[in-house]
Amino acid sequence: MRHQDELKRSVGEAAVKFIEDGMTVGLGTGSTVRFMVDALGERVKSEHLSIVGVPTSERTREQANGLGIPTKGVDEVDHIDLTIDGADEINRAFQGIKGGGAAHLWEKIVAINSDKNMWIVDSSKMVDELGTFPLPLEVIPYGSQQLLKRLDAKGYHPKFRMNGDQYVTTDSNNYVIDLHLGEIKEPHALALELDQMTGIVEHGLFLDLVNTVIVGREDGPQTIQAR
Ligand SMILES: O=C(CO)[C@H](O)[C@H](O)COP(=O)(O)O
Repeated sequence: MRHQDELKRSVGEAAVKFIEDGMTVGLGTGSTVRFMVDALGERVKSEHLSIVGVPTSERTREQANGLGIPTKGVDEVDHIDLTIDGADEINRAFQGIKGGGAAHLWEKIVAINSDKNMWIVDSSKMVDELGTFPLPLEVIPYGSQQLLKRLDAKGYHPKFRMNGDQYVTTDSNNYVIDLHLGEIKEPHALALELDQMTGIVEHGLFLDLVNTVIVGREDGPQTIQAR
């Protein structure tokens, strides 16, 4: 296993220790979360844990169900105790960029409906300033070429996310535009601006949402209380 994958596995295994019998747990998306869901599947099997998972993507739902973890949609539960998700970048104020896996719309819906949010990352995701990682936008296909032009005019260096010559589509059948910003000096101001642009369903800035971050480091997982 690659070294970075070892770190991802270590934080995935550390995170499932926070899950208690009877909980409703939001299950994020991505390669780090994959390790967490594997470890959760082990616990469900060996400890007969009674939990319900709320997946943030079809990929995660399929993995969880394959491991015997029961799942429900976000509208089928009355609350979510804890959501465990990955992130693409986290700055010193614990603001994050998500959406590298094109799942940030469902991830944000699950996150804002959760009592607590935990992010699990390898140490490469911890940054001084957000923006080196391209900022994902989930956009409605109708009018998206015009939206791209408007974003370009603002100097945001937008690019459709492609898979060969096909547009990448989300679980809600939308497109993804990535903004190549280089740096994001004022995340809240940018979030507000993007929230107000017609055609953008959701952006990947996750601000003031996370409570706990587990960082995979050489000497073991480090758990940080963000707020
Ligand atoms: O936001 C996400 C998916 O939309 C992921 O959580 C994020 O991209 C991190 O993924 P990985 O653990 O594979 O690095």
